[in-house]
Amino acid sequence: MFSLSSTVQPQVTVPLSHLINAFHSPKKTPVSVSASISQNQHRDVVSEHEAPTNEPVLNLRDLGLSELKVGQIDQLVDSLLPGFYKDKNVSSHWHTSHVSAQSFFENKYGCLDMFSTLRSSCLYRQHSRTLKRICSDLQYWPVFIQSRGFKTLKSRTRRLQSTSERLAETQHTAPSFVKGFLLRDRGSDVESLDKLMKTKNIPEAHQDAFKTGFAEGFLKAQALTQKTNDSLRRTRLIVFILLVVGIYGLLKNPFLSVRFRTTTGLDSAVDPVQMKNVTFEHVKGVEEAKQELQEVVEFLKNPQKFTVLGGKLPKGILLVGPPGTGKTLLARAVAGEADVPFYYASGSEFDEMFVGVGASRIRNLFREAKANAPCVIFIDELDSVGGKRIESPMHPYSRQTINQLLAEMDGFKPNEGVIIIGATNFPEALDNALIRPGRFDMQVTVPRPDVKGRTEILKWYLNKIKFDQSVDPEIIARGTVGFSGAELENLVNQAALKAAVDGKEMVTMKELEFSKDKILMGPERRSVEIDNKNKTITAYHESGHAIIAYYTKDAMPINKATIMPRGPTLGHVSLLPENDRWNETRAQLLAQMDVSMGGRVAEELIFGSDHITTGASSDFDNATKIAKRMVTKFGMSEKLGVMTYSDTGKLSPETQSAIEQEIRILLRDSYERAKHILKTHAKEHKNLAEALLTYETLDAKEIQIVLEGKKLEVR
Ligand SMILES: Nc1ncnc2c1ncn2[C@@H]1O[C@H](COP(=O)(O)OP(=O)(O)OP(=O)(O)O)[C@@H](O)[C@H]1O
Ligand SMILES: [Zn+2]
Repeated sequence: MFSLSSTVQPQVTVPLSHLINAFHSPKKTPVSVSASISQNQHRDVVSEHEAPTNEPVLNLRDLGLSELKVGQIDQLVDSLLPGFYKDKNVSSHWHTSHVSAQSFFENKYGCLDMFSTLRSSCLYRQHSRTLKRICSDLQYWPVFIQSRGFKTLKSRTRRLQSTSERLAETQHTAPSFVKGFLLRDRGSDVESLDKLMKTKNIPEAHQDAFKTGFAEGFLKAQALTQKTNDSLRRTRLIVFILLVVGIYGLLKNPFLSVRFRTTTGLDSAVDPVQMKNVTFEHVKGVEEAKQELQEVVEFLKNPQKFTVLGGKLPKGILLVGPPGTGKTLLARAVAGEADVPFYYASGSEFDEMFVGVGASRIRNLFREAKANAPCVIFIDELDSVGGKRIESPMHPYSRQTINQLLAEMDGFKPNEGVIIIGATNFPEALDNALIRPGRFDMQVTVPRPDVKGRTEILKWYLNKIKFDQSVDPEIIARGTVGFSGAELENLVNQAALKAAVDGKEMVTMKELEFSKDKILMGPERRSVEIDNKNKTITAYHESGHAIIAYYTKDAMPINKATIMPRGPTLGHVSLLPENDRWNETRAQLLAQMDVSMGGRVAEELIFGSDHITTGASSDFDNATKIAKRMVTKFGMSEKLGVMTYSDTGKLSPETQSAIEQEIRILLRDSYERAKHILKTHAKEHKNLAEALLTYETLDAKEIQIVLEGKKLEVR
């Protein structure tokens, strides 16, 4: 009645015809060849009682016979196979083998094998000769029908033999309405479609078109469903991958992981560290601090002893001092001495940009500590968590963190056995609420070590390396005023490295001096090529400083003179105070100024006033500073009297000029004194300069030998 190939795409011919046929009523006389034949083909999906109805089980559409006119095929088959249609039993048998053979061929070659269909059937077995003839007659018909792309659909529909299979299949692939369509009794489907056509009053002529439309819709829906399923699966996969990557990123990214861990409760407090190996023995040069902390150790060892007497020990101890002076070391030693757990936290760890993170970390830390009392909680850089509660865009949640800290400190009794030790370099920056009694109410100062302390620290760290017996830690200690424990440790370490680089077996004074100068003035610049003229100027300049220092009564003793460039300098003379100077006399200050002037005076005397250099600028800076402080701070000027002048910019012009004049006089006098000494000791000056040009560096003893006019031993 209608040509499928003319209404649908050639590739959809096969499945579409199947469907079309499926909608045809079995009772109806075939309206088209393809339709009538395929009715039987669909018996594999229809219920048993319908199976033996009538018509051949061959889909002529599949065989490329769709162009046959109605009735032609019937006539053909009838003439070739008389009584075939009446043979009910045959069809079901051959039909099954037809399906499997065909799907095998199909799977292998991707197209339908019409002849195998015929051959495999009992039709072929019974009437082989007749069939061969038909086949030769049919040669001009299209034999192979490309059916790739529909195998799945076909095989699925064909394989739906048992109800259970149907269920399994349809559950996976077909959308619900298709499932319904496939599972329902085919008879009722057909009936309902017919009914539908009747109720809609679809004229006979349009009924096939209606069915085709229906079938097309069905196929499109199925293709769409398949597509949707695929994309759904893809989306699920992508979502899963994104989820995995997201969680991984969350944990790895420090920025996000903080938030993630704290909000999920994974962010537990720091683990305690047993500090048995660190004791007060390891902390040198801070005797007073150690003494004060000794009672805390006693308390931690035996809290009951203190409670019996009703005494209250501070909950919090604040260690105040410059960086590297051993505050952390002391806190560890407290825990180590008492043999209790030590919880370390740095204030900056609580300084989070997320609301509540810092506070929750404080909570975690205290919860852990309380569960393990007696113990020590050490909060380094306390100022970064306990700074004054100001509204700062840099630390938006600092208020919460510090409030939490205060709450936690109030939250346990003084004798519970938890001691909080905080360390800071800026006690003045701390919030007042934090340093009131009941919180960090005990302050222990940890200052930079004095010469005795430095000697102890140097000895302690020297004992950890191999050093020569000639090493005198005190000399190094004297030359390292203002060094912290950490810097002294570094000095010894650098000396050991230098000795190793130079292939020495032991560390000598030379390496220690070397590393001291390196820390103080920067590394040597051995690669710098300095011409002889400049070297000579430097040698005389430095010798000038050394001569003044040597011949001035109140000047500091000389330690070393060198013309080896280091950092920004071309050479230098180092002086050593015998002791740390707590106070300086007027004579000492003037001597310092004179020594500073020595460099320029030497240049002027030796090379003439036209050849003085810029090398003396830092010397003048130094001398001017001393003179200014003498006049404005120390009350050491007769003219200006015992008065301090802090902000000289706000003073009257007269006073300002008076101060300036006094400074000028002090400097000029100093210059003259230096000139006098150098003129007097011109010979020694020359000898020393030449020795420096020869040896580059001279230590205190060598300088003395040269100045005494003796010959230096050849090194
Ligand atoms: N008095 C000291 N005795 C022995 N070693 C010290 C001393 N002071 C510092 N050190 C050494 O320096 C290292 C650093 O010192 P520490 O961390 O204790 O200083 P800090 O005062 O806590 O510094 P910061 O204020 O920068 O935290 C110590 O581990 C130790 O090796
Ligand atoms: Zn100088």
